[in-house]
Amino acid sequence: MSDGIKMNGRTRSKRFWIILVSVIIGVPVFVILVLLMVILIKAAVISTPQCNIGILNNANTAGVADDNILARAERLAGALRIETVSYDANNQNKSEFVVLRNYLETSFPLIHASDFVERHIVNDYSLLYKVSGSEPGKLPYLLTSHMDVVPAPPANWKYPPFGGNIVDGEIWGRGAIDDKGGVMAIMEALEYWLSQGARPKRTFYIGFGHDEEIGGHRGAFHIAIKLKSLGVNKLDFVMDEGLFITDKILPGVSKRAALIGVSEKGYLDLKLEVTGKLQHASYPPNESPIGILGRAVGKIEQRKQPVYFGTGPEADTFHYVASSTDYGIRIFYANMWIFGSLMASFMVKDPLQSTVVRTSTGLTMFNSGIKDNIIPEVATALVNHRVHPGQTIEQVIQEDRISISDGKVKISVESRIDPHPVSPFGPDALVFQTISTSVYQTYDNIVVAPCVFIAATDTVHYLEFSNKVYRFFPTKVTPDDVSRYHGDNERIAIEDYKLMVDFYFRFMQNSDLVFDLAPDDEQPVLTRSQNEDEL
Ligand SMILES: CCCCCCCC/C=C\CCCCCCCC(=O)N[C@@H](Cc1ccccc1)C(=O)O
Ligand SMILES: [Zn+2]
Ligand SMILES: [Zn+2]
Repeated sequence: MSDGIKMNGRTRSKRFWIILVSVIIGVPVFVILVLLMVILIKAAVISTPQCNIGILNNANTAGVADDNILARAERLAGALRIETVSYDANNQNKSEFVVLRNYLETSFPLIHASDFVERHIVNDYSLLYKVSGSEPGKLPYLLTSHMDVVPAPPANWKYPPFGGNIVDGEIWGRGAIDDKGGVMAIMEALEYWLSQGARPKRTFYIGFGHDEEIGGHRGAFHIAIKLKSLGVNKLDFVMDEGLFITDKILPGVSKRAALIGVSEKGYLDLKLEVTGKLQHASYPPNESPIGILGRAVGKIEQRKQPVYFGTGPEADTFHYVASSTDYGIRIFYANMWIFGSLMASFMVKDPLQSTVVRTSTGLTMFNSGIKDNIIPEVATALVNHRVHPGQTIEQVIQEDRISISDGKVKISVESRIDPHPVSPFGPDALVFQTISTSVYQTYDNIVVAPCVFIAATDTVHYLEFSNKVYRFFPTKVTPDDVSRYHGDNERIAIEDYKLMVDFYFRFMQNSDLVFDLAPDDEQPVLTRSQNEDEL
């Protein structure tokens, strides 16, 4: 007891204190060391999940021959000269869709003359092609793109938006990447396949809507109805425009990354409305509808929606690309479980990356006022949210209410689409791997990853046909190109366009290659008379 310490009436030995201090310091240090080791090991061993489907791993599918690149570029340029513009819901250049339809007919003679390809004209302007495979029994699939384009005010274009110019190896024009490039590349791939004397084993459909840019209600919506009238109630999968091959967009990723849209953010238009009293501007109220509404929209733009990073497939995006980064960055990408919040806090600073992290808030319309000396009675604004798959539309509205915190602002829903379900991806996901394999066969120095598509596509009209819906536009898009979507100087390099055609050609062949693994078709077999339509 001589070396004991008396404390609170109790005696502790020196050894006890040494042990206690060691435990207090040692345990956290030990935990930190273990954590550090786990973090470093995870970063060292992480790899892109590989394809488990043997037949795809051994696939050696050919691309299109190179000798027709310029003719293909010319054909795309010709399509870009046709002004299939969707201005708004009730204003489209309708006659131009007929010009484009005829142009497709003359540009792709083998498709239009084939015994096993039927073309249906849907709701006057959209197109649905049925390519009947030689072997029945498997669910068909749908490849889709859209023929309409957004308006293109020419002031800042280097070459006219509907000029279809080919300059310095690039094909210029509205629609080059959104989405006539997709329409023409799919047709080129099929035409080339037919020119080889081939007939696919598997039946598939090609759908070209004529109003995607204004919601697809007259195009894709009616293509879906047409499919049903043809007896197609289920599709194996749908592939539409969407994400692309990013080049220098994902921070720290040394390779190009082909991002496959396995889900799509929801769509929510909210109308905010403030009503007051119409009165003379010389004796204004303390708060006018415009002032109240201005403050409200300012608040929701500033506070923003909460971060939902890690609750959707965007976390997997980083898992897939992690092994294509330097070790320093890989430490973060491979350890989202611990660095997710930190990464999100960096990502929200970049407007593009921010879109995958949270529900976006776009203030798109603000209307009020009738005369310069009248305080208006009503002010309205439209807020366009793209809803993160981890959040519900009700939660988004609730967050806006909290941001605004003003009972004078009435909120109503103008239109809403829930975030799309997540389609299968991973080593055993047959369709995801068929897309991936086609990418790897076509592009060098590339990594394929799942991602959430941040905008809207026609796929909303096809969701009921399949739980395998993918959004991928198979060409390279740099940060500069991103601003050309719906912006000025839209264009695609001839070499990139050629690779797009290669991709679709391989994708069609690979979809045939996995014929035996594809799900069985349980749909009723139609008689010829049920199936007849104009060719
Ligand atoms: C860390 C990960 C980074 C991921 C980067 C992702 C970069 C994505 C960048 C750009 C995306 C371009 C979007 C192209 C959108 C084309 C589709 C489109 O415009 N759709 C319209 C459809 C629509 C919907 C409702 C009414 C009218 C039209 C849209 O979404 O507004
Ligand atoms: Zn588009
Ligand atoms: Zn678009």
